Amino acid sequence: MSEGSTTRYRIGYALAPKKVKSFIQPSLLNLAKERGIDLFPVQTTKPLIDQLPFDCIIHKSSDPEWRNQLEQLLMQKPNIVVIDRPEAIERLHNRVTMLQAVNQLEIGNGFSIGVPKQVSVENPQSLIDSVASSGLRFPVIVKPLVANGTACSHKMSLVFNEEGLRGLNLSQPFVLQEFVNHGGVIFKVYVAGKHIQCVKRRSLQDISEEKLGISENSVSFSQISNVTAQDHNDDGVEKLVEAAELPPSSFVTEVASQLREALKLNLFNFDMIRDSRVEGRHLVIDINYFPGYAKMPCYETILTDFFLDSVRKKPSVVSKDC
Ligand SMILES: Nc1ncnc2c1ncn2[C@@H]1O[C@H](COP(=O)(O)OP(=O)(O)OP(=O)(O)O)[C@@H](O)[C@H]1O
Ligand SMILES: O=P(O)(O)O[C@H]1[C@H](OP(=O)(O)O)[C@@H](OP(=O)(O)O)[C@@H](O)[C@@H](O)[C@@H]1OP(=O)(O)O
Ligand SMILES: [Mg+2]
Ligand SMILES: [Mg+2]
Repeated sequence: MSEGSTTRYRIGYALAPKKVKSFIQPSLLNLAKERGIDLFPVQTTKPLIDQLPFDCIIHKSSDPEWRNQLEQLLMQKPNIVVIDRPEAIERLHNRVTMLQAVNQLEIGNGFSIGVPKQVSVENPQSLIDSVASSGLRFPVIVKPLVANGTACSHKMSLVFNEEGLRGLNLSQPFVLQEFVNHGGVIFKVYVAGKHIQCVKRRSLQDISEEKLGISENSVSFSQISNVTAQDHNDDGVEKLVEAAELPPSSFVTEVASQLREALKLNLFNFDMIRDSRVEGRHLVIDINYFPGYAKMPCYETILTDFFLDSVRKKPSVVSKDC
């Protein structure tokens, strides 16, 4: 907020209680307030139009009624900044469509970006044939096709061989994604508009050819890279994460900026791994809408800067002090 300006902005948030608890912390409310932004909870059960005025609305709600409300509002009040458009968010709710934009990115200077080889399987009965016909190589990770925020959507299996596939009890469509050795650390890149921050997180460990031959058939796991979902007693992995080198920030920024443009989204993070097979090659394995920003160092400043960017970019709003 420029010195002496008395303009105040109203931002409404429509978030699940768990998200309000983790994201709308007093430290964020206070810093935003100091800089001219007042954050208000939106009642998703009451007509949105009756809760105006808002300069901007941020949301992460899978309630179908909420989506209708939002679409109504967008038609009646095109000036209100909605972060982000439901149709753009929808793309991230499917583990095939979420990654499609990655292959369109144009990255140079000795770096390249892609996605692991993967195939979606609608009918579990055709599982073995799908692997054979797609040329996928073991190990593979079996991920629910739908990534809609439920606990189920994070339940995965690392499968070492065909026996492991046969042993799975699959009842929903899923994606078989090739496991790629990447040094046991993932790079989680948080994006809030033009603000980007890359952090390191624990990951599945590399799998040698020898291990492939003697391991169990499959291993189940869930949210292995999410610090809030993991304990910290495995020092070995922590040391590996600490020792890992972040990719150059110019590369990370370029990928994040192009991805933001391609996805037409402002609030997301993506998981990127270094492809141990090819120097300079990185793979995007997951993209998440409105992730756990509060785990980011200085999240209050980053998000407040983003909020100000967003409301100031609105079609001209006459400042009260002019
Ligand atoms: N293709 C892959 N190759 C190697 N490791 C992978 C691959 N896909 C996933 N992983 C590992 O499994 C973890 C979970 O995968 P993914 O991020 O797709 O799941 P998620 O449930 O969407 O996670 P999040 O909590 O980030 O939303 C990754 O953080 C990484 O450690
Ligand atoms: O809240 P958390 O800190 O666990 O944030 C996680 C977030 O949970 P929440 O949005 O329901 O809170 C997850 O959302 P859904 O996919 O389940 O919708 C997903 O975005 C994870 O990637 C986030 O973890 P992070 O990527 O930041 O490590
Ligand atoms: Mg992930
Ligand atoms: Mg995810």
